[in-house]
Amino acid sequence: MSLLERQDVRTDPLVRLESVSKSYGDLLALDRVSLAVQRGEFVCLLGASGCGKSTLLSLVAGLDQISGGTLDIGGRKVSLMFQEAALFPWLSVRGNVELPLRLQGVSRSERRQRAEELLGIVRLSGFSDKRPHELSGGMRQRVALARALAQNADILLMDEPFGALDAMTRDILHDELERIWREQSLTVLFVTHNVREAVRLGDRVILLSSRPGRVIEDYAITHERPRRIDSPEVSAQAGEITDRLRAEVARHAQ
Ligand SMILES: Nc1ncnc2c1ncn2[C@@H]1O[C@H](COP(=O)(O)OP(=O)(O)OP(=O)(O)O)[C@@H](O)[C@H]1O
Repeated sequence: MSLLERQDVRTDPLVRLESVSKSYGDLLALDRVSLAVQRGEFVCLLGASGCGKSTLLSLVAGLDQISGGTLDIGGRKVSLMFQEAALFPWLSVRGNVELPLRLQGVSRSERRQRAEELLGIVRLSGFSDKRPHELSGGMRQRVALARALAQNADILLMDEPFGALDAMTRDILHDELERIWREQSLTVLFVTHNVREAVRLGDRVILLSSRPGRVIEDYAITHERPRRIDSPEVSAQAGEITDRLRAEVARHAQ
C-alpha cells in the first residue's frame, strides 16, 4: 500500500463538511464550515448561543438543506437525541425503544429481545413496563439513548442531551455515554453550551464563532479517559477554551 493510500485510510471521515454555508433568507447561520469526523470519534461542538450548532446537526441529519459547499456522510444512517427525551407517553419504556425496530420491520420477538438488551446497556433493566411519566429526567434520557441506539445508526447526533439535568445526574450519564460509545464503537457529534462537558467527553472540541458560525478552533483533547469533569486537567483546558469563547463573544458584541 502506498503512503498516499495509507493516508486515505487514516483520513476516511464518516462525516465531511467542506465550506458548508447555510442561510435562512437573509440570515447567514453558517459560513463556510469545514469539518471532518473520523469513524469512532467523539466530537463536541461548542459556541455562543445562536452560532448555528443545532443548524449544523440538522444539516448532517438531512433535516435541512445546505445553501453552499459540500456535505457528505456517505449515505450512512444517523440517529438524533435532543435535550427533551420526547418519548411517547402512551407507550411503555420498552414500547418506546421498540418503535424504531418496528419501523425497521424487525419481528416482534426479536424486537422485544433487542429492546431488553438496549435497556440493559443503559442500565434500565427492570423498567421496561413503566411509562415515561414514572421515570426521572435522567432515566427518560437513558430511554431516549436506548431508542437512539435502536436505530442502529452509524452516527449519533446529540443536541444538548443532558442540558436539562442536574449536575450529578449529568455526571453519571457522561460516564454511561462514554462507556456505551466505547463498547458500541459509536461516532458521536455532540452539541453543548457547557465547556467542561465538552472537554469531559470529546476527543475534539470544535469552537464555532458567533453568528455566522465558522470554525475558529479545533482542540484535540488528549487527557486520559475516563475523565472527571472536576479534574484539574479538564478544568484547566475548559478555562482556556472559555477564555477563547469569551473573547469571541466580546468581539461580536462590539
Ligand atoms: N428554521 C429556521 N428558520 C429561520 N432561522 C433559523 C432557523 N433555524 C435556525 N435559525 C437561525 O439560525 C441561527 C442559528 O440557530 P441555531 O439554533 O442553529 O443556533 P445554536 O448555536 O444551536 O443556538 P443555541 O445554542 O441557542 O441553541 C439563529 O439566528 C436562528 O435564529
